[in-house]
Amino acid sequence: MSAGKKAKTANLKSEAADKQQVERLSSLPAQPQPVGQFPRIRMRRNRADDWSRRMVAERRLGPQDFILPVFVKEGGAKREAIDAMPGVSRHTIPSLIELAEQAAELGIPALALFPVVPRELKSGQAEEAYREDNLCNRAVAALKKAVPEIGLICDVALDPYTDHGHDGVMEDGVILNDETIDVLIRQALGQAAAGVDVVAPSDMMDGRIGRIRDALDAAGFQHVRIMSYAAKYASGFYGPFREAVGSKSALGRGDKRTYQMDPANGDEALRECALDVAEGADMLMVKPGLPYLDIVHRVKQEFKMPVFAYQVSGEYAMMKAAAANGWLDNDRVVLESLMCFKRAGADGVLTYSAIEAAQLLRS
Ligand SMILES: NCc1[nH]cc(CCC(=O)O)c1CC(=O)O
Ligand SMILES: [Mg+2]
Repeated sequence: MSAGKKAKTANLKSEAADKQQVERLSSLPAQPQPVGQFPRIRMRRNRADDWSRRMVAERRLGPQDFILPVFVKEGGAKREAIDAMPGVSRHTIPSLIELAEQAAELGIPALALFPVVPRELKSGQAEEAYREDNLCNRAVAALKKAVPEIGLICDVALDPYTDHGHDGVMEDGVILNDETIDVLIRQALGQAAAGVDVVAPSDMMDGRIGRIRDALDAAGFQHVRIMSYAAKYASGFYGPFREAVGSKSALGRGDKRTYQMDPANGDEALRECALDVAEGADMLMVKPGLPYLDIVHRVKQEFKMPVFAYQVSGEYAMMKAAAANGWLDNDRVVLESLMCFKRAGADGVLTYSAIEAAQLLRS
């Protein structure tokens, strides 16, 4: 027998032996499985060690997931604390630049800017919203110059500028839709001229995305992106923000339920988003955040485009108040809540915890 033939025979023999062994094993009676005990599949195996938890984690949180909302005021005292938002301040432009440098250094991609407008500049028609040299536009220009590597997002809405605190112009108690959009366009053009990267209409007027897009394009601002507050709910969770920008006392009677959404509605959020997508929004936002994660999830599933969520002032205040009482572990709930946004499908979160979260993730 040649060497080649021998080897072939040996192979055949061992294959037969393997087959026999398999048959023997599979004819053994199945091991008795005590019902409800000693499960063969143990989900805890993958959780047993830090390395293996990291290995199977479905997502990772990083500073690139955060957008930091900031408040800017006129000069005077360097910065002012906000009672209901411990750790958050109203900044002057110079102190805001320091904060922007810190955020950029931590890897946070963008700031969302909110001006605190002096009462005497507020009016029925919100003219201050589009004054070329207003606080918001000056802050944008200064930030762009000092920290060009961080993205800047500006709210487009009239509430900081109206004497009644509503997001639009009002007549006989009614917020006028189309007349408001005329003012929003001028506001957005002013922000674009100052150098803003993203305009974020947060007013909830119908049709404003398309009209703002057209106006930006006609004026040569094709590169300015639109992040639409597409599904924005009439929420009690905005309370501390209204204190921070001083639109709360101005709002006095009335609420925003004739333009912001009813918390009972989910399907309606998809219609709102579909309209804004059709009108040219580059990014969508859902607001508030944690109580509306179902909406975040549905919007991401439906539109497959960048979706952001806003963990609003009241959500921040709840966590900080409980932590201050020793009832919650601040660092854990901050990171856990932000991870939950990602799990729901958000591409990023506007959060007042952006700096602390980025620092926690670094350490
Ligand atoms: N259009 C204004 C605006 N833009 C962002 C917030 C709230 C943000 C927060 O609560 O953190 C609000 C308040 C409101 O609609 O009354
Ligand atoms: Mg809409």
